Amino acid sequence: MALVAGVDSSTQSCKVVIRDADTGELVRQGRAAHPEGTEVDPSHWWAALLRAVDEAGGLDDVAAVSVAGQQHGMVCLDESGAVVRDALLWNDTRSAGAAAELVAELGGPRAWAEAVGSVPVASFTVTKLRWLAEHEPANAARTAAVCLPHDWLTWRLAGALAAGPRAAWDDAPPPALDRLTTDRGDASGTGYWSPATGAYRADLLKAAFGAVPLLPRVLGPEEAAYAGGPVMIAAGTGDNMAAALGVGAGPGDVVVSLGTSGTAFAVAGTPSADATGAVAGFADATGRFLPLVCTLNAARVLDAAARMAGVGLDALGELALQAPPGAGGLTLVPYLEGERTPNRPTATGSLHGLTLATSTPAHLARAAVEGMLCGLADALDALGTRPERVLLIGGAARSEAVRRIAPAVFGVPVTVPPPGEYVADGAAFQAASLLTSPAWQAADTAVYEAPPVPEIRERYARATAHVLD
Ligand SMILES: Nc1ncnc2c1ncn2[C@@H]1O[C@H](COP(=O)(O)OP(=O)(O)O)[C@@H](O)[C@H]1O
Ligand SMILES: O=C(CO)[C@@H](O)[C@H](O)COP(=O)(O)O
Repeated sequence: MALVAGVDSSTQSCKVVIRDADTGELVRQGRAAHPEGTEVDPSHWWAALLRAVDEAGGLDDVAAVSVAGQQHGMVCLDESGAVVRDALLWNDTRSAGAAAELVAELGGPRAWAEAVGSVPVASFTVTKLRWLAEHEPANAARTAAVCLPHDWLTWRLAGALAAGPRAAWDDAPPPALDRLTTDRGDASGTGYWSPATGAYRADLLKAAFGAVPLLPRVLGPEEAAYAGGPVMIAAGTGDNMAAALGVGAGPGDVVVSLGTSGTAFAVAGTPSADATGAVAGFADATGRFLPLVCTLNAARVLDAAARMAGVGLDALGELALQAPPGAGGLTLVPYLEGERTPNRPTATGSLHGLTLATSTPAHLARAAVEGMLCGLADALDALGTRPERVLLIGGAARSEAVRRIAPAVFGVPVTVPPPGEYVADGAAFQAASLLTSPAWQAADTAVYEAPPVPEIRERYARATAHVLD
């Protein structure tokens, strides 16, 4: 029995699953937390990956591994391979002004959508590089290579595996800079790689950053990043692309993921170019495309509401189900970290419709769940497809209240696979594909239905016009 490992290095934590390459059976798993914040020293990701791998029983008996990671994060390396500054993450909005500058300089949103499939907002790596050039010129000048979180971890892992046993991994030197690799999926979130042509747009990077640092080689879906040792390393990919693999998303499916970010995405056969900027025209991890809408505010909205109500997440869910659909008119606009879709980087959250009757923990809990889901309902609309199935995954999909309220807000039934680590599973599937033609059985799903309550979204749409920046 060959084993494979999948890693999900996402915003809040690192998760590792070890599965049977042929059957997909889960054999072992581990996880470790990441630090808070929107800028993070990548060494914390490496330390968390090692802790999660150790908790999962190590990689000694594993034949292939793949790393999926949070998209877009800017990891700058100097000539020696050292990290130049803390990585700026996808949810760091300081480059919103740089994004607006870049859009104007190229001639508007349509020019960007046509060039790279997406209109850059603060999340995109290219805007972070412009911010660096403007605000930290010494760090920009030291930057010899730029890569993404999954690229950096893949490269560190290659160095560790080359160093030998686990005891030698912690500080194992990484390979040379020119051994950095990425994949189509993650490259498509940089803003300087085109999913339509499959090539870097060095001209756009030069215009944004003033120079063209070394960029990772973009691997094809079934290419290995590192082979030759006892453990092969697959290309890896962005976390949403891995989730699509992990749930076995196919044509007709839309996946809604409720992690730190809220995302809605579909597998497509052709590249997309949405000049409104709502839909990012990403590539996927299979050679196809992954149009995706992303909000900055999902699972953490529930964390915040639980804090405000002074209860845990389970109790928050129970409270939410005690209040009536629509929360008696109480409406939460959950722009707690600013917002990306719509592009409101400096917005804050707001609570509307308070009355004596709705001033209860139960109404607050319901309004938090409904507000989070309204952002995703807008995302589903923006995708513009009529899905045959809406699959609900991510940390907040563990909440029974979320699963039961989602169909009322979305206006369609929602299909929920069992709670699991679908990003790590997708990475493990990619690793297995280096060894065999895996045909893992899809997990059993539960379908949640509820009568649509259109007033929830109508009130939410009115409320979003009245938030403070
Ligand atoms: N039972 C639950 N109810 C609601 N939210 C939950 C539950 N379990 C986990 N979460 C939330 O899920 C989030 C983490 O989800 P995850 O998909 O792992 O995030 P990420 O991939 O962005 O790191 C946390 O904010 C956590 O509070
Ligand atoms: O920026 C995006 C997608 O464009 C985010 O979806 C990140 O990829 C982070 O994902 P999570 O940590 O929320 O899974």
